[in-house]
Amino acid sequence: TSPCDRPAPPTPGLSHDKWEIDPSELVLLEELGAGQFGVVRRGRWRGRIDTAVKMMKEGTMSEDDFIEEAKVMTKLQHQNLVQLYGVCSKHRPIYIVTEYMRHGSLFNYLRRTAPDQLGPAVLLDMCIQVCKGMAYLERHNYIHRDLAARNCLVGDENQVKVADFGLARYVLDDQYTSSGGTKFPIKWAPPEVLNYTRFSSKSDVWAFGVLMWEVFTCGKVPYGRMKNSEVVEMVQRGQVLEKPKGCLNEIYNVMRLCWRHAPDERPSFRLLKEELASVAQTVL
Ligand SMILES: CN(C)c1ccc2c(c1)CCN(c1cccc(-c3cc(Nc4ccc(C(=O)N5CCOCC5)cn4)c(=O)n(C)c3)c1CO)C2=O
Repeated sequence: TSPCDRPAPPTPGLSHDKWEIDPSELVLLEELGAGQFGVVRRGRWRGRIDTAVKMMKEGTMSEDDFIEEAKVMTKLQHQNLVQLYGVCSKHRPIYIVTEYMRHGSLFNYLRRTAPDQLGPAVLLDMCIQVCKGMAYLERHNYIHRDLAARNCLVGDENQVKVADFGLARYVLDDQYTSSGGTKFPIKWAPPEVLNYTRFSSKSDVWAFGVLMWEVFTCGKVPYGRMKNSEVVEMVQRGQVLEKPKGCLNEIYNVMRLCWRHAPDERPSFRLLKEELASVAQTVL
């Protein structure tokens, strides 16, 4: 037989999938909390790398589809995205192993940090960091689908990174995935998502506007105690969140751009990055 007929021998070192992590290289430590897919623990990888390990609760995720997608996600690398290191998919439950962020979710960090530590310059810088991570995803035609302060994480020196991008597609809980469900993030959704669940980078931009409002209110809940049905009504009528107390007009105006009714009238994250940088230079 000619050499072309024989299968090529595996390239040494690349033979096993590089997104597959060997669980024997992981030491599991304390619990960090629980998310859509179950418990998440801090872990140590290869003796020195701090990680967070999601342990997939059975029946919470469409696992095979996710494992396929993980190959793409490990390639998304940016200093404002929580890095996916890989998966342990040879056993059940499967593990999702990511970079570790010491201060937990941005939502909790805003609520628990003293206000004097969170001046307008710090708050604006946090928004700019999220915007940079989202501009990277936008460039790669990657939609988050659940951008909110609860899905961003904080590291040392007020470093902020976007987490769990794209995972919404693999949640099996209908209460979360259908816009009528009790767990659907109504308060971060634009009209076209409320009416047609039409997700795009422009629906991520709407959610980014709500995230900016969360940041400049230091972790208030958008629309307070309003019921989801009342928020849907209000958003469809074209009413938006009011200016947070003490928030500069120039900053509130950027939020308003994100809440334009028509998706194509909202700025891209690329443009928002320029907009926020110029606000930071002129008013802060
Ligand atoms: C479908 N979507 C949008 C999903 C799917 C899964 C999840 C989420 C959304 C978001 C929530 N979530 C989840 C659940 C549990 C943990 C993590 C989670 C928590 C981390 N870090 C920390 C660090 C400290 C603390 C802490 O306890 N404190 C208290 C004392 O002061 C310091 C902070 C908590 N988390 C972390 O680094 N990662 C990567 C993930 C995450 C984030 O990943 C998920 O697992």
